[in-house]
Amino acid sequence: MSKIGVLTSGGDAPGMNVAIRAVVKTANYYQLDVMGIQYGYQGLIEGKIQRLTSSKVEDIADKGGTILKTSRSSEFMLETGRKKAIKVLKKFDINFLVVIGGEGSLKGAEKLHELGIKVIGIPGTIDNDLAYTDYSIGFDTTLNTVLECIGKIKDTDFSHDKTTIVEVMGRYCGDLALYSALAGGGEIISTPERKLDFETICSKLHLRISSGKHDNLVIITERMFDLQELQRYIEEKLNISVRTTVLGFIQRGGKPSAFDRVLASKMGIAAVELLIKGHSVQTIGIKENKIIHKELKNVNAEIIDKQDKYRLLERLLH
Ligand SMILES: Nc1ncnc2c1ncn2[C@@H]1O[C@H](COP(=O)(O)OP(=O)(O)O)[C@@H](O)[C@H]1O
Ligand SMILES: O=P(O)(O)OC[C@H]1O[C@](O)(COP(=O)(O)O)[C@@H](O)[C@@H]1O
Ligand SMILES: [Mg+2]
Repeated sequence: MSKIGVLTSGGDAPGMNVAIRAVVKTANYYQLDVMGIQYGYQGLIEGKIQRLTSSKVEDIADKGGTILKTSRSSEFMLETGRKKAIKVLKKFDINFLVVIGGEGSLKGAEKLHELGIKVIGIPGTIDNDLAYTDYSIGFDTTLNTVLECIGKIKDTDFSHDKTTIVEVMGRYCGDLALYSALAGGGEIISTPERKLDFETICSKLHLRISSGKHDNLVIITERMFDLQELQRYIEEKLNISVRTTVLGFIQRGGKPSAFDRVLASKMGIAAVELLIKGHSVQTIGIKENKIIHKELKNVNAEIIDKQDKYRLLERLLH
């Protein structure tokens, strides 16, 4: 077996470093060398590759971000870019590749397989937008960060009888908002899966205010509304003052949670062991608490209607 390459791609996610560590440690356990590819697919095209030794990954488990750095590469979207990437992989004698990233990154991995490289994907994205797996690495940490921020905002909402709109990330997936609300972090939520219009948000707020609840937190998934417009609409309609907080990049960094660390370790080990067994074009996941693998072609950032969870929310938010 030649060397194993590993890269992180797309948005950084807490726990990516733990996955890198697990890949290196497991490969070394089986007497295989690992090459670390920097800056995702763009770094691969540019040959930014160095040997990753065990000592380089020894103390990275509690660090957010990715020691390999990451990027979004438009050049890799083109076949010419991918052919350049293949040439580089051959030059460095890398026939096996572990890709840690979200939906786009995993789609990219599938394309490299078509060009003759054995690839295994590991889901690393805070968005949790991959339908084939219950969790992606980074989601749990980000959820905890969101809840911590929301808790602070709620203290002020309570003290001042205020209404706040909080925008969380997720691209086109409402999981960060949904799980935050399930964890008691918000009273009204609007997600791509369950979109509320301005009027409905106002009538829910009105109901709460009329029943004497003057502090209200509305969680909205990014990219759904013009938040300034929503804020103005609520202010005019209900004659209250509203604040809007966009959590932004605060959500992506930080120490990975214990859950993400254990998940990333399990996934990193599984990825290398699959490669060793001769598998390719697979991606690792977790379903009902079991590590699984699926063909990369099953990867889609589709909107799944998590009806069971929204049903629970109805019991909580009224
Ligand atoms: N359909 C695709 N084919 C080939 N490469 C892709 C494809 N989609 C995305 N990629 C590569 O993966 C990178 C990361 O994808 P992106 O969707 O931005 O983030 P993530 O993987 O975190 O969801 C892109 O910048 C691009 O280089
Ligand atoms: O950092 P950028 O390029 O502005 O992208 C923002 C997007 O990245 C994310 O933080 C993470 O998305 P990915 O994991 O798919 O890269 C999304 O929640 C957000 O929409
Ligand atoms: Mg993504």
